[in-house]
Amino acid sequence: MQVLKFGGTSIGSVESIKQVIQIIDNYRRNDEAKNDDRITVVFSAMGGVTNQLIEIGRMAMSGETDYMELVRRIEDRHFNVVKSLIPVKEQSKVFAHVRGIINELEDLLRGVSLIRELSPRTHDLITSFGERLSTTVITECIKSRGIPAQFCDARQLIKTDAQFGHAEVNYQLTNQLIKDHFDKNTDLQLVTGFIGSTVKNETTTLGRGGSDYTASIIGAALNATFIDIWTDVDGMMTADPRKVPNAFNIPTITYAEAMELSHFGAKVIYPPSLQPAFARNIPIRVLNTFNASHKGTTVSRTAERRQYTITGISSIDDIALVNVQGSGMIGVAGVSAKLFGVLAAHKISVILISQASSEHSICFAIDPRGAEHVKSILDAEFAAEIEHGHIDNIIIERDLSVIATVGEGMKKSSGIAGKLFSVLGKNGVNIVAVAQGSSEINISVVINKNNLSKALNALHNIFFQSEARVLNLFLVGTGLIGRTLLKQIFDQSEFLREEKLLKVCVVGMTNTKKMLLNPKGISLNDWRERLLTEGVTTSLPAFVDKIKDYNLPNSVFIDCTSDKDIVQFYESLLDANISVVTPNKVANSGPYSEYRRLQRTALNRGVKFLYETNVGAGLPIINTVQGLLTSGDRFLKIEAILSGTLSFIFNTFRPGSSFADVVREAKEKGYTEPDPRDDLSGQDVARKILILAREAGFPLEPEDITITNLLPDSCLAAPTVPAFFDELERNNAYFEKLLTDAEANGEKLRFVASFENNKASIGLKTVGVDHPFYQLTGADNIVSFSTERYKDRPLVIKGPGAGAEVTASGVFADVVSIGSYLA
Ligand SMILES: NC(=O)c1ccc[n+]([C@@H]2O[C@H](COP(=O)([O-])OP(=O)(O)OC[C@H]3O[C@@H](n4cnc5c(N)ncnc54)[C@H](O)[C@@H]3O)[C@@H](O)[C@H]2O)c1
Ligand SMILES: N[C@@H](CCO)C(=O)O
Ligand code: NA
Repeated sequence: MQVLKFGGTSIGSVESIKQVIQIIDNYRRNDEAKNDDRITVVFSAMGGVTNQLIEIGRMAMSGETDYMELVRRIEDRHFNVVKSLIPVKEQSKVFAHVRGIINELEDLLRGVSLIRELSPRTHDLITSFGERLSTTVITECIKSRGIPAQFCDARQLIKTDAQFGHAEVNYQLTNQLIKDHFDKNTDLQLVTGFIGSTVKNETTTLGRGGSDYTASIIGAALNATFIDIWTDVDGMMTADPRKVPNAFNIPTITYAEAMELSHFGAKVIYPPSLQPAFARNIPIRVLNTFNASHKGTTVSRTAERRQYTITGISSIDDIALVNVQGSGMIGVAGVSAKLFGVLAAHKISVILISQASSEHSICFAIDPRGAEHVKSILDAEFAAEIEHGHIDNIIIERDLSVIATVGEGMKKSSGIAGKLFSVLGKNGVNIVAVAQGSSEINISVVINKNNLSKALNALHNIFFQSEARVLNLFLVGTGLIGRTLLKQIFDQSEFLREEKLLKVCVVGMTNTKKMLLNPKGISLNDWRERLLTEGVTTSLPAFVDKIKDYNLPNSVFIDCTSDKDIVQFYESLLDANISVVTPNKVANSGPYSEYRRLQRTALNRGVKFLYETNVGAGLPIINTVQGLLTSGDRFLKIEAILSGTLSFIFNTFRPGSSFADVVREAKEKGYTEPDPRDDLSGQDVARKILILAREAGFPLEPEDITITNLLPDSCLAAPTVPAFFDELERNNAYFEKLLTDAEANGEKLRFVASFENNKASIGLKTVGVDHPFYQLTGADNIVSFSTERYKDRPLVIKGPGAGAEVTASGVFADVVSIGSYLA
């Protein structure tokens, strides 16, 4: 025997009922072919009807007469199925049948309306009409197709006590009645779900998950090979797909896991109602009526070997935490008995309990709607203890959620809790309370509700590793570096996803005019048009607010501007557990205290502040310095050429040519700062040597750097960039003289930065042929580090130190390294 059950959505419309009949027919054909198994089918009420019946009952009781209108609607829905799915000549008989059932309901409602009383018993009788109507109509549809089928009223089979609303089944009697019935009746049995009756034949209902329960009871009594629960989703998923878009189907799951997951809000099945089937080890398949070829989820005693240590993540979105604490609880037996005793007496369900071994406090989670009530109960119960100071005031915390990670694979497997807490920590999710059952298949954490989505997604991303980890990027500045970075991300995204399991998602971008945000990721092949057409008016505070509002896991803020104002946002971003990556040197070259504060904030928050491209663009200079310092090396001297622009200029400028043109060329090649005066004035180099010295462990301030200026004052004073170029033209002779003087001595011009004995200086120098900087070409940078370990021969890093591609790739590498860190 196989037992099938179709829920309310599966039989919610004519179209879906057609689909259901098709599915039933497929089973029959398969069974006939195999010639072995029978099937029986349990139905819920048509979607929404049970709730309507409850409302109708309430209206009748309170004397509202328009309940008849709702009864008509229910009747019409069933008539409509008959009209659509049964041949015309057979319809009148079925109409009469349905009418008869509706008449019975109307009589009952008239009674309720007259005496203005609705007992639980009558309530159950009223709600029983939903299943009785749906099953009657579907039975007729199936019979009209020539299939020998029989309507089966479960009230004849399932015998219960008289707890109306959630009746207890008398299994001994019920099992016997079911066996007898199925022995005698060999036609296809179509059974009303949800309802039963007492020995006095009063109608009862089976409570939550009622029709699943019916299927489970019948399946267990007949020792079914399978129970198939047909619903409107592809089985159980690793998480609620409305909250975690990456959630996916779980092919097999154990009863215990299903129980734990469903307790936490996964509404697909309600495992307690499947208990009779569990007890007999009957596998339950959860299948989708609207996607019938999908394999769904099989729930059974053992699950197949899995790829992942956890099976699913689930949550209760809104809970309150009650905290009972006080010195009078330490070592005192009976406090928790008293506490939970009084809660039980008031029928208060406790979702989670946690007590630290100090015994100083017990906290437990409850439905927030009952929080005030619980507080008043406990205040009364512990009045004496509170008065004597043995117990502090009872505190309720609200706006919390519980997340449960569930899986048999967690049993006796270490590192899972570590991973869980670490990923939540790195994402700035504070953990308010924790509970792990000794079954070890559920670790539950209580967190603030506003972090729920972020936490669920971050956990899902880390535990279901074959899925790529997601980095959510927010980019400010779509100039040369910003747009080159976007292009590189676009070109590389497939490789990263396939080979590095990293999904780099640009969620937000802004220039000075417009911002564009899309939590699912902005498509990078046409971002420019989208920013232009779909972008909205922007400002830095508004953009930063959006980032914080989204509260996405693994968020990274990328500043590709040279803006001075933007850096004031870094700290609050880091503080909100958002990593910051930037080629912008402003933040690291201001007061030392600010530089330190950013470093500290990132460290404390467990996020990253990365700026490899602050010095030498993509050349691995900052990382090298950090590596040497952390491994215990000491810096003795740094000597460097740190301006790609100035390198290029002094390698390109020839006597007789225009110096201004060479600077223009450097700008066109993307080497210069947005304002090239920053390069020529030495400002850019000053920032870089300052940053290098700081990275090397020396707390330098900007004013500690001696700058020997290269530019004539008139150039520096030029009010605009074009005016600056004009001034350069006028001063051509000055630059030519610098060059010819050097060349007369067989030397070259080099703008050199050096740091030694706590002092940094920068300025134009001439270097002879035997100087290591003499051979530098193009826009190359060179840095030479003399350290305790690299004393005799310095460590030298050399290569292109400016330009769009190399800089963007350095920024990109920083971003990707955050992906690895978060893994
Ligand atoms: N070009 C290089 O070789 C190189 C190398 C290393 C570091 N950098 C650094 O990279 C950064 C960007 O350089 P670039 O060459 O791309 O300059 P760019 O002028 O081409 O781009 C900067 C962009 O940022 C925008 N912007 C400025 N303030 C903004 C704000 N508040 N909000 C939004 N957008 C804003 C500007 O409109 C411009 O489009 C600079 O800090 C520079 O020092 C550049
Ligand atoms: N303008 C800078 C870019 C690298 O920071 C340079 O010329 O070196
Ligand atoms: Na670098």
